[in-house]
Amino acid sequence: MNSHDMPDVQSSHDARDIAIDQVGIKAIRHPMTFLDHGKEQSTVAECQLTVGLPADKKGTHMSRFVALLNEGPLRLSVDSLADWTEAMIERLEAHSGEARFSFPYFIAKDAPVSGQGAMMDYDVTLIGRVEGGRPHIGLKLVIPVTSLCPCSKEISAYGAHNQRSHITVETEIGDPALSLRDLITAVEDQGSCPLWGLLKRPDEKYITEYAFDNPKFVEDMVRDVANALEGYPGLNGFSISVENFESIHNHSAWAVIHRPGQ
Ligand SMILES: Nc1nc2c(ncn2[C@@H]2O[C@H](COP(=O)(O)OP(=O)(O)OP(=O)(O)O)[C@@H](O)[C@H]2O)c(=O)[nH]1
Repeated sequence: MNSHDMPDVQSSHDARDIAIDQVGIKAIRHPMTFLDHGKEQSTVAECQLTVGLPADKKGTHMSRFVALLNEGPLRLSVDSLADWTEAMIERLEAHSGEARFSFPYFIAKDAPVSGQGAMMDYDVTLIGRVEGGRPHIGLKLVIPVTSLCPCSKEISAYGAHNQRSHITVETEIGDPALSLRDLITAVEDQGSCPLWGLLKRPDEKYITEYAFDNPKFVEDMVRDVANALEGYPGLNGFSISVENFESIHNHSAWAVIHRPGQ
């Protein structure tokens, strides 16, 4: 028996007159090649693929999302995401849709003193949205840094509590020529100290002293990132959140700044 001999429930009429903003699949992992300014990087994306569903339709055709992912090697860039999203909407016979790809993005970094190279991984989510014909490309970055507490340093005879922090930036990309690497560097420089994948003892000494000389609250970091991103070429508004995984509390410290786009 093939599909033609079976009832197509998804295509049947729905009488409730309720449109659905997003329906599709999520938490599906797929091998992906990410192209960043001509450099290819193999990674694994967790995908969330959805379309809008009109009020009169009972269901979307979910198999088609998986079919599209498996049509050929998944190769994406900031530049090509809008086309991929539009192809998805067409395949699903929809009018709007969103394609979200979350993946680890790796940057080779040389340790600050020894110069030894190693990979640093950053959580990146690229979001292609098409609504009313106009594509929007969203970006979410989670960048780990070190933070050292200015209060703890000021009140203590020696030492200061410090911890890993996550700086999360969400923005709409106004210029596909935006370099993820440059943006990540601009943000991670606003912590008490950036992180590296590999540290020899001279590097560890450098980071320990650099962070101690550069104490920052979450408030300091979120303000300094806002300053660094104000007018940053290729961004259309942004939201920043900073979370300190406090080493002296069983809770985090957290701060947020929103700057709406045009
Ligand atoms: N819309 C919808 N589909 C579901 C749901 N649960 C499972 N499905 C999927 O429905 C799919 C089958 O529907 P379609 O994708 O339309 O498959 P098809 O009709 O054989 O293929 P097309 O002719 O391309 O539509 C299967 O992949 C199921 O996994 C659900 O809650 N909603």
